[in-house]
Amino acid sequence: MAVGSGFGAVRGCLGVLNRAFPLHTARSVTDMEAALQLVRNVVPPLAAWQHKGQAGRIGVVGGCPEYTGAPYFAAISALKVGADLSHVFSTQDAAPVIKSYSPELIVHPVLDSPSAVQDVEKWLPRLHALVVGPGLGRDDALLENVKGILEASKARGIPIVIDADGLWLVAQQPALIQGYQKAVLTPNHMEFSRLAEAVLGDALDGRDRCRAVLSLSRALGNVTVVQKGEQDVISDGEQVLTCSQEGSSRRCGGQGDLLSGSLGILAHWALLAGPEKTNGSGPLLVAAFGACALTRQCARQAFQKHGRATTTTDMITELGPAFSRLFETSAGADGGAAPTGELRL
Ligand SMILES: NC(=O)C1=CN([C@@H]2O[C@H](COP(=O)(O)OP(=O)(O)OC[C@H]3O[C@@H](n4cnc5c(N)ncnc54)[C@H](O)[C@@H]3O)[C@@H](O)[C@H]2O)[C@@H](O)CC1
Ligand SMILES: Nc1ncnc2c1ncn2[C@@H]1O[C@H](COP(=O)(O)OP(=O)(O)OP(=O)(O)O)[C@@H](O)[C@H]1O
Ligand SMILES: [Mg+2]
Repeated sequence: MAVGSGFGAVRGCLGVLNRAFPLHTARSVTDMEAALQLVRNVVPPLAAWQHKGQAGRIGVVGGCPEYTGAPYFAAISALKVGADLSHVFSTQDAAPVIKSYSPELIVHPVLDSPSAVQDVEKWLPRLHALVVGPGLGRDDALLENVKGILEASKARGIPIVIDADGLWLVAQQPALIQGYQKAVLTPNHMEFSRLAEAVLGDALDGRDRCRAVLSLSRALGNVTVVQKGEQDVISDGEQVLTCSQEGSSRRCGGQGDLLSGSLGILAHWALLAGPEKTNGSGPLLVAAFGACALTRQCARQAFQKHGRATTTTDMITELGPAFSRLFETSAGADGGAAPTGELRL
């Protein structure tokens, strides 16, 4: 089936799987249920043989005096999706504030220290994925430290989700993640324009979003890009997915942080599961689709209860029920399911 009208025809993730992309070699995966099933395939079972940490240890790099909510939202979301441990690396001032929101987070007050890179680096062997940027701010000294953390994480092959002010840094220096295929960028409208301007010399405003996201991903050397919006558009430079799971019309701050934290743990699970579980689609593409669908489902459920008063905290309360609804089929919810070898350390 030709997509003569471009991806304008791709609505609601409903439709035909793997349609040929006419101008590029990319394919469009648009079947919602099929995409959700790929996510289910990578979710590890809950089983008695697992030890603490095995389901995932995530680090969030962010949190400064202005923004303490964003790193909290990201880190608690990773935990509530199923990570066992969630760390936050923030500035010294922000750390006690973030700790006060939750006893479940491990908060390191290191980001503005002269030894920030070494302080974070020593934790990297114990982390399965990093989420860089929520509530980071744009202070030059902090960003310089984050540059070093990114380099150290890349050298270890750690999956990195880059969001918010992490994307500000990448827009200044795209070479930081150029060609690093374990990176996922999660720009909102504004962040996408800045990145496209920096990388392609054109903000691509008003262009076909699927083509724009595909172009940015390719220009960055197949880094996965998630452009959030009325529909979320996701590409790894090979395929394009759109996610229009029903969400809500509330646009309160923090929803993107919920998405990036959820994506941190899903990215780890998807890479661990490998491409055989994702039917040939890129594991990070599938993880990103999962995080988008989950965020939107949380928004929908929270809005049904709270309407106009909905805030991100209400969405976080919905993470468990929304996850079950989308991803835990009767087979997946079976705690006694046989362990898969890949999940053992
Ligand atoms: N409670 C908190 O601590 C929160 C902190 N946040 C942090 O705040 C910092 C700045 O993040 P911003 O997202 O404001 O980034 P920017 O400073 O790049 O601002 C983005 C701007 O784009 C606008 N925008 C968004 N979608 C748009 C669209 N479709 N069309 C036109 N304009 C659009 C927004 O209103 C915002 O003013 C980051 O560190 C971020 O993580 C946010 O995550 C929100 C919650
Ligand atoms: N117009 C919209 N309709 C429905 N859902 C939307 C819309 N815009 C964004 N979303 C959803 O909201 C979530 C967050 O996207 P948003 O663009 O608000 O991120 P953000 O600006 O980075 O948020 P944050 O305030 O956390 O920084 C995503 O899951 C996205 O799908
Ligand atoms: Mg954001």
